[in-house]
Amino acid sequence: MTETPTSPMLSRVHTSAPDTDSAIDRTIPEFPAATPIDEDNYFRLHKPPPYLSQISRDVAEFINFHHKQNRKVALVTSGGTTVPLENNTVRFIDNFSAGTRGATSAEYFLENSYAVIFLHREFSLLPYSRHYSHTTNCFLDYLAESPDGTKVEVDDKFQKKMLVVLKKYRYAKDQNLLLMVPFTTVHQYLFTLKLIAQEMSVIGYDAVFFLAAAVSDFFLPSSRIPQHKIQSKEVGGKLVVDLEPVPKFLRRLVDSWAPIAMIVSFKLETDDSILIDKARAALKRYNHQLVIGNLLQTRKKQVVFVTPEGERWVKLTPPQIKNRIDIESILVPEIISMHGDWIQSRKEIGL
Ligand SMILES: CC(C)(COP(=O)(O)O)[C@@H](O)C(=O)NCCC(=O)N[C@@H](CSSC[C@H](N)C(=O)O)C(=O)O
Repeated sequence: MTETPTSPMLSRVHTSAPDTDSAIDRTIPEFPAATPIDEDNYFRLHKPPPYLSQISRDVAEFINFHHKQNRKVALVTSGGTTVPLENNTVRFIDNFSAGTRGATSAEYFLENSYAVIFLHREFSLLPYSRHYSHTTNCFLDYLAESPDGTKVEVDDKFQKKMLVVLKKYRYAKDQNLLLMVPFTTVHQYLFTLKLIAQEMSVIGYDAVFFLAAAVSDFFLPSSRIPQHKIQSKEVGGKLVVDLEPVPKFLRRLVDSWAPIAMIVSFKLETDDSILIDKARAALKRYNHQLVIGNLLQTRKKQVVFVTPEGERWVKLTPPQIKNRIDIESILVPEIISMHGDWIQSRKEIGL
């Protein structure tokens, strides 16, 4: 029986404090503004986050533990990436995401016997605790005083549901099925995603990438980011921000970091008239297996699966909406079924 390692469920690293020693480094050449940023250029011209070796050890231990048990592994990314405007970050550009899609989907992968690496925006919603997170319902509202007023208890009306969630949480933790890896900035996200993808290559087609994180499309290169809080008088009272496009990392993920894993990306739009075309364009551009299109306004009720064969809507029915069914309880099993087909197709071509 493989000994369950002691790698922590909650990460030992923290990402929301700025890494201020990558201050204005004038030795870094200006990004070639005119030409498209080369993905390798990005990783070559930027220093990796200082904690990356710690994450590498945790991820390698986690993957080896599950590989020995022939368990499938899902990398679920969740939450929005930030683009700091100062190294001692006071201002930053954020991408919207509460983390619900990722945290909820991670639970359904776990319930379907996958191990999950949860690459998430630090302090965004997490699997299991999302049900009681302070950002939706204050956890104190689930508690009550004991009759003699000396102890805290879970309010009777929440006991049944909370017990179900607690058992699932405890099982995932005790069986080392969930590894939490945080990010805050797009820089941290890209370096960590690349690292995990390369570590996951050992499990090949038994890996699925579920890219629900809301990733910045533009960033401020290290060579141009000021060390301290921008003073309005220094900029004549006006802040003009000159951002560079973020490398199209999805292409690198499909072509080189995880060439035989199944890759699912999300396309987020707010205009329904362009959603399917944009999702199709992403699938054609990156040549991965599935793009799930969703509109910000209706993302909890409907999504559209876009594959090379065509598109298919997944919509909650009114009774399902009324009963607060998670759309992820439908879309994750569908992805798992597609992953089974994917594995079969890889085996048939001798991979
Ligand atoms: C963020 C939401 C909407 C979930 O919301 P919460 O439940 O509140 O967390 C998620 O479903 C989603 O669409 N995530 C993906 C959003 C996103 O940024 N998608 C990118 C594609 S992945 S980023 C890829 C990069 N731009 C590239 O082209 O390489 C896009 O639409 O362009």
